[in-house]
Amino acid sequence: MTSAHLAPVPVTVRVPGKVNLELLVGGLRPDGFHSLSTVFQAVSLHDDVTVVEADDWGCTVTGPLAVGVPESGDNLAVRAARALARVTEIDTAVHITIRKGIPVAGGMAGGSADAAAALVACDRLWELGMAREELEEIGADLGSDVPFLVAGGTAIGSGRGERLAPVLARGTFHWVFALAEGGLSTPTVFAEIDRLRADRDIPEPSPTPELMGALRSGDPTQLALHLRNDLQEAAIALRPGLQEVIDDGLEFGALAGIVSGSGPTVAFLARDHETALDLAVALTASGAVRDVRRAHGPVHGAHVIPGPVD
Ligand SMILES: C[C@@](CO)(OP(=O)(O)O)[C@H](O)COP(=O)(O)OP(=O)(O)OC[C@H]1O[C@@H](n2ccc(N)nc2=O)[C@H](O)[C@@H]1O
Ligand SMILES: Nc1ncnc2c1ncn2[C@@H]1O[C@H](COP(=O)(O)OP(=O)(O)O)[C@@H](O)[C@H]1O
Repeated sequence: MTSAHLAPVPVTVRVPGKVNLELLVGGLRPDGFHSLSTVFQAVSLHDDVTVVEADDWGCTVTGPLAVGVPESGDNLAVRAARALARVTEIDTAVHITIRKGIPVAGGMAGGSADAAAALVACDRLWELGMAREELEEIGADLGSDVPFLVAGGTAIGSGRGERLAPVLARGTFHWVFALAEGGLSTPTVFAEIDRLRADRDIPEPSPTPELMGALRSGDPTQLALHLRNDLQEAAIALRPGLQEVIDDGLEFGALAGIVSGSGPTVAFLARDHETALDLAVALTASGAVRDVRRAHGPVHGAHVIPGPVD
């Protein structure tokens, strides 16, 4: 066992949420996961995760979106920090404070984001100097989305989503996210898609060239034509009101509307910053959604910042 050389001050890491621009779901594998081909984009809704040396492992979750997030050892950030300590034989504990800006159980990978942030923060706190790829490997054991939240940007995820390859994406895309009342459980949504397509042939998924072309062009009208989420049908079957939210957003000028990951957040792609503002105002005024957030992407993955910013 080694004793950590502790940095004297807390370390804060900012981590983004994600939207799946394409989420193609293949068959159920023997390990209980589905083979996936997805294109992730990191977006500027973020959590701030602060780690500080402590006598015991612990966690505090703050902010209006904190409801439903465990403050126990089940929190994915605590599990990630403990996993890193175990692998590197660090014999010390940390207290983790999470300020949630990513909707919980919303299909935007908030829990995975906090795990990614805890890995990057503890790497700095404990002065480990680990390579990003090493942190991604540890993160993959905690959740299929965790490696992407370490990496950020725009990337293809294959395997169960944890194997990453970079994607060339030009420009910045403007998003409006419609938050729902209550979350959806990821395993339930995958089980629902299996049920819905029990009689269908499921091809082995791979990224579509049209989407890659749209990302290279940087043109949101092109990207809008090629957004696709195989889980959307299941999310809508479980939450029929989501179709109405998508229809409302399209009526209010969105280029496209898609369920984010396993839902129930709906992601709208806007033409530009101004149209995104108008869309956010119209969706808020309609009263059809719990809350609305604007964001842009791609943005960086988990990275150290000077301190929590209010
Ligand atoms: C659907 C996606 C799309 O990016 O994200 P979310 O919408 O949840 O954020 C991911 O595939 C979710 O990734 P993540 O949230 O990390 O899930 P994991 O902890 O790895 O898995 C939770 C459960 O989801 C199901 N699962 C997940 C990934 C996968 N490729 N096949 C699956 O069937 C399994 O039932 C698994 O037990
Ligand atoms: N740090 C965390 N932030 C959010 N949820 C967490 C966290 N740790 C554990 N969880 C649990 O994970 C579940 C899924 O949360 P989240 O990752 O936000 O959703 P999704 O898989 O839809 O992206 C939550 O309902 C919560 O019980």
